[in-house]
Amino acid sequence: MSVWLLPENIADMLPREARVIEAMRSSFLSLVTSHGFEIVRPPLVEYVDSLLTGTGGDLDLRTFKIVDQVSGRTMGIRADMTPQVARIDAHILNREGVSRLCYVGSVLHARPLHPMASRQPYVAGVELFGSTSAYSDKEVICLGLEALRTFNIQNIMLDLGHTGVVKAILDKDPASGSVQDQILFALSHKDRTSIEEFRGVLQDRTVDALLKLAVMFGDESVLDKIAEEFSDYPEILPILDHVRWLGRMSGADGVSYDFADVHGYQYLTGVTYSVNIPGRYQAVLRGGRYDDIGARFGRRRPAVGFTLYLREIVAVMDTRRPYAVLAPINDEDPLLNAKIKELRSKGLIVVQSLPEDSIESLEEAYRLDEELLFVDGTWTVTERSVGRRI
Ligand SMILES: N[C@@H](Cc1c[nH]c[nH+]1)C(=O)O
Repeated sequence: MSVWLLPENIADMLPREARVIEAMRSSFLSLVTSHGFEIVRPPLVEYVDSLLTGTGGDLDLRTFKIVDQVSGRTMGIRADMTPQVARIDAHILNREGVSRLCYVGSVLHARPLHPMASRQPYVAGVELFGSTSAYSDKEVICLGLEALRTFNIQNIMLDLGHTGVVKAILDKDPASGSVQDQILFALSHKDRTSIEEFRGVLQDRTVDALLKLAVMFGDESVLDKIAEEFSDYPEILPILDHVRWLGRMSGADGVSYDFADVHGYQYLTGVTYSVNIPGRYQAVLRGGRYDDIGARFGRRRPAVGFTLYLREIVAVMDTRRPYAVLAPINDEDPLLNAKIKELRSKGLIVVQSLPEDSIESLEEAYRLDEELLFVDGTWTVTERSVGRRI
């Protein structure tokens, strides 16, 4: 095996991807900081005790574990930044009231989210702590969609759900506690056969409700059908009203509701949402409300946030080579150097060609349609005659 081969689902970020990711990182940060979100940079590794406390078994399985040679304790490489940011809010900043935090960085997955997905996603997200208001859900969802629009993603279809619907059904059945994870798994895969197998363990009414819920998804009209079909679970009604309102306020081009598939990690406790785009297997945006994550640390803070998977988004973006102007090198020519400086300050890429440069290699990186020529006593950007030697 070649020594330079990389592990499965791990890949270099080559110039085109890295360039676009960097542009996305900075436009994301300028958008969310303009909404009052402060940047934090949690560490790559932490003791698993703090990294995974309050999260579900799914995140545990996805986390790479290593032994810390200094303390002998087990550390985890972050698979998700949300719990880290929640730790910062609850125990480091320790603020009263609302705090708005944002982040960008790499996470590492022991198992990919999808067979085709990278095991080193590059993520960007926001987390809003300290508010249970419906407006905080709305603020975060709208901001997530606005971020996608700044990346030129058109026709955004939002998937909305809420963990409270399944919870209302399961809470009424004392036997559900021990099989909850299996039920959630079967539900999210719309696996009616596996749900049916719980008959006998769970009450018939619970199994019937779950079977019904598994096939009830779609546009806003499904909310009325659920309200009708689940009339013996009245606690569902305010949840349906809340997600209906969120769907309408979100500004998405289309909204689909599904309460069987909670779109994200198991720590979510309220509204859940995700955005998928055609041609990608994994959601490009995932998020929701997770009010309980800090409870086991002794500080429960209401929380809501979203995470964008930037490498998934780059895959559908226009990554064409940028324009660049070709220029000669001449240290003795102040006019030339002043002109180059001026062009660069306007945001243009100016490449000064070295003797070893080859036009073919340069053109792999840039669209070199123009060059800087000395015409009538001034350095002028001129159309480059194709094939001209440097
Ligand atoms: N970090 C979660 C999404 C999320 C952010 N905040 C709440 N949930 C994920 O990657 O799926």
